[in-house]
Order: sequence, then structure tokens, then C-alpha cells
Amino acid sequence: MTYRILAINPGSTSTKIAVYDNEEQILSKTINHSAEEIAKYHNIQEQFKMRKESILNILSENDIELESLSAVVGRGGLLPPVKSGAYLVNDEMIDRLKHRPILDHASNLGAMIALEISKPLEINSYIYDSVSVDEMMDIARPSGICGMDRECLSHALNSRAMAIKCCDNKGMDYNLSNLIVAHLGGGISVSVHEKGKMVDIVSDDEGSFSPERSGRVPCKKLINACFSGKYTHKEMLKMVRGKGGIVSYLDTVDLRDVEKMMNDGNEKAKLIFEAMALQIAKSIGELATVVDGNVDNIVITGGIAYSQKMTSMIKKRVEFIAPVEILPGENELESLAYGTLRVLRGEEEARIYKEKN
Ligand SMILES: Nc1ncnc2c1ncn2[C@@H]1O[C@H](COP(=O)(O)OP(=O)(O)O)[C@@H](O)[C@H]1O
Ligand SMILES: CCCC(=O)OP(=O)(O)O
Repeated sequence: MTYRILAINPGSTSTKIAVYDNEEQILSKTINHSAEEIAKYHNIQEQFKMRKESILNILSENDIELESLSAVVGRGGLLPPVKSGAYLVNDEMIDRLKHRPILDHASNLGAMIALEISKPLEINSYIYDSVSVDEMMDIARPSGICGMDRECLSHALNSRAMAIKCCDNKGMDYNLSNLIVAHLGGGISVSVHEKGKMVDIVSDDEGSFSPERSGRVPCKKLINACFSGKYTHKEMLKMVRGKGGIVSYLDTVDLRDVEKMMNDGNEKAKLIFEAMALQIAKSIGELATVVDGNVDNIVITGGIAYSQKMTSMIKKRVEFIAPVEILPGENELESLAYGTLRVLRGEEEARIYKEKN
């Protein structure tokens, strides 16, 4: 039996899609949305129609008939805490993502577009390993301010997929191993997986700065800036997400540009690059304590893992903890499709999303 699955991954500047016939990828496209195009919209929700239509155009140009699809899966957005694995997209989930997401984020459109395409076809749509997968152990939750617990928001989809891939490569069983995964993209999150569960993380606002995010910052200075009267709420949010990190120092989000600057003798670029490597290594070191130092493998993944300079700087500082596996790029579309395939084959059951309260 062949199942045809459409996987959709909306990112801040692109929408990546792929079509799979069982495990075989038959189409893969990145639809880039230029800064000018994105600037036309006030928020992510307004981009829904444009993104959906661009997906439908690609399918039509490539002679993929909608009626041939067995299921549609989208990258899960910023829901309240959910479990790992598949969830059926339902009205309750859409209501949350549309009206009360934890954060305005492109991935919130994944479930919405998936449902919009699947509904008239009378097939199911899913999300898989959402950004808000929360398997955090209870002692990891307090932040230090009563009533302001830490949030478990991470690159769970790619991080779990890469942890499993590392185990496959090394003949290890994911459910019996301890791994630390550093996802290094436009945003950076690091997670520790203890015997198949992501029991703690260092999220994109708790650890290293990244190409476009500030990471952990001195909170007294941040509070003073918030109340200085110089910045709006939106500007402050942008300072930590969008215009923070490397771009705030060097005016680029592309690490390849930073490497070029370094090669041209730019000392500031060298300092910032090395500072980021140090901060990433510190997040890995911090999470090693969660499993009492019993780490079987460290995985470095994401676009930045293509940078040999960056991975070697991190590796030098953390390889005393455990062997380091470099798995560059991300496997998100494949992870979405394979997860859905397991559901369609009856090997995994999709959960039903319900608001807790
Ligand atoms: N070959 C490479 N060398 C160094 N950095 C790279 C390379 N390829 C991509 N990157 C960097 O990876 C980052 C984007 O990573 P990616 O995982 O694609 O992020 P996202 O999906 O969050 O947009 C950018 O800073 C980009 O410059
Ligand atoms: C850390 C939450 C997930 C997230 O921010 O994803 P992107 O880095 O892809 O925007």
C-alpha cells in the first residue's frame, strides 16, 4: 500500500514542502518569501492565504493531484505544552493557533494550512513533534520567580529526529541512551534526551545567542531598557528575537558572511563568532549535569553545523563529556512525513489535542 503525504514547514522567510510516497521523497521545494513580500503583512496570520496558494501552485506545477494525497502534515506551532509524536489537527488546535498562540511564529500556520488542504479531500491532517513538545522533568520547571515557570519551546522535531539518527548510525537504542542535541539555526536550542525523553532544554532565550536572537541576556539591564521609554514593546521583542544576536553586532544573519569577515581580518567578527561557540558549549555542559554526566553522545545539527570552524570550536570544549556527532542541516520534512507514515500504517496512534483548563 502506498501512502502519499504532503509535509509543510513554514519558516520565517520560507515555506518548505515535500511530498512522499511512503518513505520515498517525490518532490521537495523551498518557497522563498522575500523581505519585501513578508513586510506587506502585519502578522503571521495574514500570510496564511499567500503561503497556502504558493503551496498549491507548486503541487499543480509538479502534477501532484490533491486527490492523490493520503494525509497532510504541518510543523506544529506554538501550542501550550504537548506530548511528542503525532496529533490530529482539530478545531480546538486551530482556534488556539489562530487566536491565542504562545508566540506569533510562522510554524503556527503549519496546522492551519494542512487542515485547509485536507478538509475538502476528506483526509486527515496532523502535526508532528511540535515546537511545544514538553517532556521536561518537574525539577527543571521553576525559573526562580514564583508563578513564572520556564517554558519548554525548542526545535523538538529536528532535535529528536537527529538524536534518533545518531543512535541509528552508532547502533544505539534511542530509548536506552542519553544524548545532548544542539540545534544551531537562525535560533538555537539545546536539549537533553534521557532514555527517549527530552527531560530538559536550554531554549532560544535561555542560552546562546544565535544569528537573529539574543539568547540569555542580563535581566536587570533588559528590564531597565524596557522601562527607559526609548523602545516600544514590539521593539523590545525584536531585540531578543529577530534583531538580536549576531545580526545586532555584525548586521548579517548569515554565518558564512561572518566567516568571510573573519578571513578578512575583522576582529569584532572573530570575537562574536568565538563568543557564540563558547555559549553553545556552555549550554551543552549545563545539560550534561541533568543526566549526572552520563552522556552517550552529543549531536550538533542545523544549518550552522555546516560550519567546520564553528563545530570544531564547540567540539574542543565539550568532547570531554561525550563523543560529538555532527549532523548538519535539518531533517524536518522527512521527520514530519515519516511520523505521519507510522500513523497511517497503524504503528503509532495520533493524539487528540485538547485545551487543558
Ligand atoms: N555552509 C554553511 N556554513 C556556515 N553557516 C551556514 C552554512 N549553511 C547555512 N549556514 C547558516 O545556518 C543558519 C541557518 O540555519 P538553518 O538551520 O537553515 O536555520 P532556520 O531553519 O532556523 O532558518 C544561517 O546563519 C546560515 O548562515
Ligand atoms: C525555539 C522555538 C522554535 C523556533 O523558534 O523555531 P525557529 O528557530 O525555526 O523559528
